[in-house]
Amino acid sequence: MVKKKRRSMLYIPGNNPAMIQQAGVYGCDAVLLDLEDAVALNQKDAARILVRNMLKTVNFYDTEVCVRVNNFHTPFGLTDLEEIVPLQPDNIRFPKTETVADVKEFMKEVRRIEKEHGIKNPTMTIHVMIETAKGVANVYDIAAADPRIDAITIGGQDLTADMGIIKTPDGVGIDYARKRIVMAGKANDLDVLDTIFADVNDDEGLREETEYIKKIGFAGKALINPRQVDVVHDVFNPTENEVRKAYRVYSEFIKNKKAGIGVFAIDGKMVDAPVVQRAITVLEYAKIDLKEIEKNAG
Ligand SMILES: CC(C)(COP(=O)(O)OP(=O)(O)OC[C@H]1O[C@@H](n2cnc3c(N)ncnc32)[C@H](O)[C@@H]1OP(=O)(O)O)[C@@H](O)C(=O)NCCC(=O)NCCSC(=O)C[C@@](O)(CC(=O)O)C(=O)O
Ligand SMILES: [Mg+2]
Repeated sequence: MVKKKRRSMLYIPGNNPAMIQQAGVYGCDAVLLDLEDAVALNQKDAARILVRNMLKTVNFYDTEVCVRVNNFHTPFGLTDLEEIVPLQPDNIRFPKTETVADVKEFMKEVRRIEKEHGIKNPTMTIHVMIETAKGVANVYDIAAADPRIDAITIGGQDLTADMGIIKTPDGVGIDYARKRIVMAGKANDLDVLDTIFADVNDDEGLREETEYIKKIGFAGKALINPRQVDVVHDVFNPTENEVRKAYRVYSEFIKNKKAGIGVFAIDGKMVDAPVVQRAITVLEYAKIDLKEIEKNAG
């Protein structure tokens, strides 16, 4: 089985039936059906009902489906959970997480609702969003707060607002937070996902930002418009040359392992465990099944 990547997660406002209906055909890896900031206060109930009904009826094909609920410090958070948890979307995204206590309170309700609905082996995972200075300060503990958390993400719009700064195209104001969140996520084996890029007409800016966040360790990015999907995939997809090299490294690794050799050279360059691990990551993004390489390596 090839591990599924989340290069692109497209936000869709939860009160827009036409957009949700199309969710499975945009070509993104995941959709984020939003009950939070994309939805006006007087639309919250309508959005919740719509998303609940769409989860029951829409064919999302192989697109991962995540629902972003409202925070518990709003009048909507608990009702969102009561309606959405029983339907077990692939994941629930918990915004503006600031403390371990927030996660514990949230997960207590999730587990209570699952129990009440007789859901014995829940598959739904949790994405925590870090969007305030307090959340950034506590991120190492938050990332480790519950085993069902499988991704952590930064909300750059809210974070800059909380910090009282302008969000500039070079991202300098959120750079420390991005890197701290990456380390907290990696330390707990989580997917680390980046914030949105707000200018849907600036492909070059989107490309530059995506190249940067890929370099510092993010696994993918949230998007707000289907026109952003191709640029982000193009950045995250390895080049043909990278795939060829990774294939060769992994294949040689399997052959050497069988001969009891842990470190070897390809074209004069040392290959050891970290080099193999990086090759595996490239092959995962290229959706190449490692089992096939293992078989071919004899
Ligand atoms: C930005 C814009 C208004 C531009 O409108 P435009 O009209 O110029 O778009 P066009 O390109 O002309 O649309 C062409 C065709 O695509 C369709 N289409 C457009 N967008 C689509 C879409 N998202 N999903 C499906 N379909 C879509 C459209 O319906 C049309 O279809 P059709 O008529 O059939 O041709 C529009 O995209 C939009 O509303 N985006 C979603 C915004 C949103 O969700 N915000 C909340 C999440 S962020 C946040 O909360 C901050 C955060 O929390 C986040 C974090 O970082 O994680 C933090 O703190 O940072
Ligand atoms: Mg936000």
